[in-house]
Amino acid sequence: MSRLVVISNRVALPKQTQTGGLASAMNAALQEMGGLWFGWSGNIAAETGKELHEVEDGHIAYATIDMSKADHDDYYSGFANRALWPLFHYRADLVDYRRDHLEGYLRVNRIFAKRVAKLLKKDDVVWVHDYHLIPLAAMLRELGVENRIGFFLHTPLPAAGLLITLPRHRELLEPLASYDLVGLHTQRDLRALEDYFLHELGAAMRTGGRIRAANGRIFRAGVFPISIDTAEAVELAHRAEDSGAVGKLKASIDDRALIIGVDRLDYSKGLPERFDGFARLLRDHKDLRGRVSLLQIAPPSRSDVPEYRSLRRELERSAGHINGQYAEPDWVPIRYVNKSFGHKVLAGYFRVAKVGLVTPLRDGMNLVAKEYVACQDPQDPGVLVLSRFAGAAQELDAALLVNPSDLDEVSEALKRALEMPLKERRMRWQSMMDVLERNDITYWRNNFLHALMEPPKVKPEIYVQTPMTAP
Ligand SMILES: O=P(O)(O)OC[C@H]1O[C@H](O[C@H]2O[C@H](CO)[C@@H](O)[C@H](O)[C@H]2O)[C@H](O)[C@@H](O)[C@@H]1O
Ligand SMILES: O=c1ccn([C@@H]2O[C@H](COP(=O)(O)OP(=O)(O)O)[C@@H](O)[C@H]2O)c(=O)[nH]1
Repeated sequence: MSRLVVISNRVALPKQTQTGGLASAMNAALQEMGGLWFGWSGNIAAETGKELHEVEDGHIAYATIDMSKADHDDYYSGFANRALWPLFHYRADLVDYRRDHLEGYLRVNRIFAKRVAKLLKKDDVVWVHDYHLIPLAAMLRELGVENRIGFFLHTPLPAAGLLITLPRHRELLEPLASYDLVGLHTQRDLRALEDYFLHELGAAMRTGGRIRAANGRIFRAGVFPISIDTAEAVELAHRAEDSGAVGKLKASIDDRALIIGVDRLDYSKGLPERFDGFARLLRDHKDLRGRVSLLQIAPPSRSDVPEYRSLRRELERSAGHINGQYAEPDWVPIRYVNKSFGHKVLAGYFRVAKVGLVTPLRDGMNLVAKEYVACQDPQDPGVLVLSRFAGAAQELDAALLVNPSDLDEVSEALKRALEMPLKERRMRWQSMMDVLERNDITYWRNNFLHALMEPPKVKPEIYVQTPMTAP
């Protein structure tokens, strides 16, 4: 059997608490099957990629490299998180494109390629992840790597009209054709990719069979909605019922209802709007004051990027303002916590909460929405209030779907969730749980890898007609 080699910027090294969906998901995906996971160590050093840190844990081997401060600033905090991240989340207003950031991005990708190429064996199947590493396959091909290489984009992909606003977008996106398979979370993302390739890059699309382009570069793209280790989440939540952390939380909320939100502190997650939506609920329903609290867990993320720092200040102000307006000596409306928790504790918190409030303005998938559902007590499940603009809304359509910018809609959905009869809660929960039991992380991984290894004969293919520019 071939070895799986996963390459991503973020790696969930053993015994580290990770607060990101990619790390959670790939950790779960590799646990059962094993393989090699290559990426950034999370550490800054004098030079990027000088040393290879190798660790083994069970049947997963980890190989990571440190990054220099300058490379980290240009590649990660710069081009990846100040140009691509906002653009891919439809925030063209926040895009801060700089040529030196792009150069740094390409430089780090080249270092990744050189390091990985040396580790690869002939039959390895390579799976590259996310917007940090778009040009990696093209660079590996230049180094003579002929293995099957797949790519998965964990963020949304915006419409072509937005993609073309990025300077040198062709140079960045055309190399996607060097992958054998590109995976996206939703049909909307796939349509955006097809549209961009067909109308901006002059590619042509065919159905059925394998088609070779004149330049020999062919790739396929498909929808593979990522998921969670559903069975493990169920088990964790069940066991957490008697844990100390959950006991403390329960005692502190007494007989009040708890609404929970868990997100990295990121502007894509719609946190200011969420606080305002909750405040609208309190404004419009006096009877709920003192009877419901919002617990918002928001570990800081990407703090080197100015927008993330200003978001933090904004949320501190907003939580303070709302609490000042509505709090009583024995009740605080918003419990705002800026630290991260392990999956065990979160599973218990999700089970205690009557409502899961997941309202990103845009999100590739949002695993928290799926985790909240999986962690519910089947006899007395809570209700998920979910943004229409999270990839998860495509599958979890039995949630109460909202537009996160419509504060009245969010407030009404919260009221409805808090008052929902048991029968309706069970029906909605079961319908979502059926999805999560069918499409769990193992299904997602196998589905993608199967498609990567054995290209289906009847799926649409995109092939690029124009010659590619080397990045
Ligand atoms: O690595 P960081 O910069 O700390 O950020 C954490 C991760 O954030 C993003 O996660 C995405 O992947 C999830 C799983 O597919 C998905 O559910 C979510 O909607 C996305 O936002 C990012 O794409 C990852 O690369 C980061 O590691
Ligand atoms: O304190 C925290 C906050 C979040 N998470 C995990 O981080 C992931 C977040 O993934 P999601 O897809 O919701 O969003 P992302 O952060 O990747 O954009 C989920 O598995 C969460 O359980 C965690 O382990 N501890």
